[in-house]
Amino acid sequence: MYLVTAEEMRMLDRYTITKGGIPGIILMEQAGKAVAEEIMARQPSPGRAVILGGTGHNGGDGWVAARHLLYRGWTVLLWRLGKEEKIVPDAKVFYEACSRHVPVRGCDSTQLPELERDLRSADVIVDAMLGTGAKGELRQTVAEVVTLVNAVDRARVVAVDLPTGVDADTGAVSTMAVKADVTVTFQYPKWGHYLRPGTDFCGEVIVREIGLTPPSLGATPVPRARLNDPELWHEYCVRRDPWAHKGTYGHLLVIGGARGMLGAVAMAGEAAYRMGTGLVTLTVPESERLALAAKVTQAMVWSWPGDGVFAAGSVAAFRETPRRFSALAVGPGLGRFAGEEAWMAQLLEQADLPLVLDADACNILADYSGLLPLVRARKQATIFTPHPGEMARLMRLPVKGVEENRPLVARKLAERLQAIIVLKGRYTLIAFPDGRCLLNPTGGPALAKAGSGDLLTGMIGALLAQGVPAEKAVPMAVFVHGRAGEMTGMQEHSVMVTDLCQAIPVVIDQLVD
Ligand SMILES: NC(=O)C1=CN([C@@H]2O[C@H](COP(=O)(O)OP(=O)(O)OC[C@H]3O[C@@H](n4cnc5c(N)ncnc54)[C@H](OP(=O)(O)O)[C@@H]3O)[C@@H](O)[C@H]2O)[C@H](O)CC1
Ligand SMILES: [K+]
Repeated sequence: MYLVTAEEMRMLDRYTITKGGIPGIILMEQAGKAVAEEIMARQPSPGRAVILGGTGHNGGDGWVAARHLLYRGWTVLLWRLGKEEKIVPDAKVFYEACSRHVPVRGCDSTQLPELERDLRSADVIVDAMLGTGAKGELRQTVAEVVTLVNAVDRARVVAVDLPTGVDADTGAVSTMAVKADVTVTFQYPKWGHYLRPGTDFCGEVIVREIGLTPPSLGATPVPRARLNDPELWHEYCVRRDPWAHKGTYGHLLVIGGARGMLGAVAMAGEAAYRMGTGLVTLTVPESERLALAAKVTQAMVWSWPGDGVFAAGSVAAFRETPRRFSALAVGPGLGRFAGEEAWMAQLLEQADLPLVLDADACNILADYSGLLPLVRARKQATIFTPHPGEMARLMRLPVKGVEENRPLVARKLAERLQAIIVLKGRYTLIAFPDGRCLLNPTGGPALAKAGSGDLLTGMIGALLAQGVPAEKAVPMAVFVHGRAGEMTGMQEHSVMVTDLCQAIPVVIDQLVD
């Protein structure tokens, strides 16, 4: 499913009307009817609904919803924000249809006490004040009405398309926003439904089709972003070949594990096996070899010179003792060490394999800009998996600057490095060098624990090692990782990363045909 900006939505709407031959009023009817249906699905017996309608098309959807509720026996109390003469033509049709049965009151500051009484008596409040056409800070009356709506406890608040006050593209809330229980949006979700703080105001987001011409039938623009959906990579969720042997499913090399951080490589290795890799080798500094060998059972251990951390030049082992790997993951518990710049440069030049860079591998690249051309020059896929702090270092921005502009910064870095960027977070973003972007809907608070990133690194590496192309491997691993987090359900407080690892097979089993 596409994820769109307000402008993309407007253009697809335009395309449907002008080239697809569907009058806008039909789209509005579908949108408003969907809102009414969602309300009635949650409250089947007729109740009392307050409809707050603006003068734009969002308001139009609200008047349509009001009409359908009215026909089904609901008591509807209609309030208009803005002057009647400003109502847009399509919305005017439904506004007038409603006014034939029920009076519509115009809301100005003098009427707020009366509106407040209506709101307090309502079962449902429909916020159809502003949608994708909102610009800048809320004007005073709208802001006052938002405050009143948010003070009501009893009613279910249903936002039409977006809660008033939430920016469709950035999720920004400039002054305040309606706190909705449900948001019914149309055709495609908007970025603002998934970006903070807007996402916290949406409640449950329901996406309803309204009959826009799809890009597959020529509608333009083709949105650049999508939700990460299994249909994008499902062809790689297949049963294993009965004649397979351990060499059939690739060999992943994981490099990391400085003293005190062996758990990170061990977890990445375990996750890689859980994701189906045939062989996993873990490489740690020589001083840590025995400790790691005692800790892991399945993975092979290979050590490079180093006491506590890798020694400068230790990466030479990679060329001097060639082994056949099919993918490389660098970073889990890697730490920082003397000679790291040259070490990383050598690795980037020599590792002609799909490569995942996580944790301190990202930090090393952030600190030595001279390494970046080596990343760009790579022939095989490069994947960075930064959390917002690592992303901030890579982009030389404060963390706030990253978090407030997640899609923008992820895309910029992907383009700059010609790499796939996995910007971790509640909704992890995957940005590709060509500007495409995926937002991952799975996940949850269980993943907010040390080790969860190591798991993801191992999972991505695992699929790369099996020969899954990077543009499929990354979204598949991110999705499965998130779903594994969801599967721990009510144990989100106490879940251990090993539990997440154990949930991987269950998730895979559900995905495999
Ligand atoms: N496929 C579609 O896109 C469909 C969308 N529908 C619905 O339409 C809205 C978008 O409608 P639009 O008319 O473009 O915009 P809005 O209704 O969201 O907002 C415009 C009105 O809001 C006023 N406004 C703007 N900014 C503010 C503000 N900061 N404070 C107060 N008021 C504001 C603006 O006033 P002006 O004086 O500037 O004109 C307008 O009155 C979309 O979200 C969907 O719900 C269709 O119905 C179905 C197809
Ligand atoms: K709205």
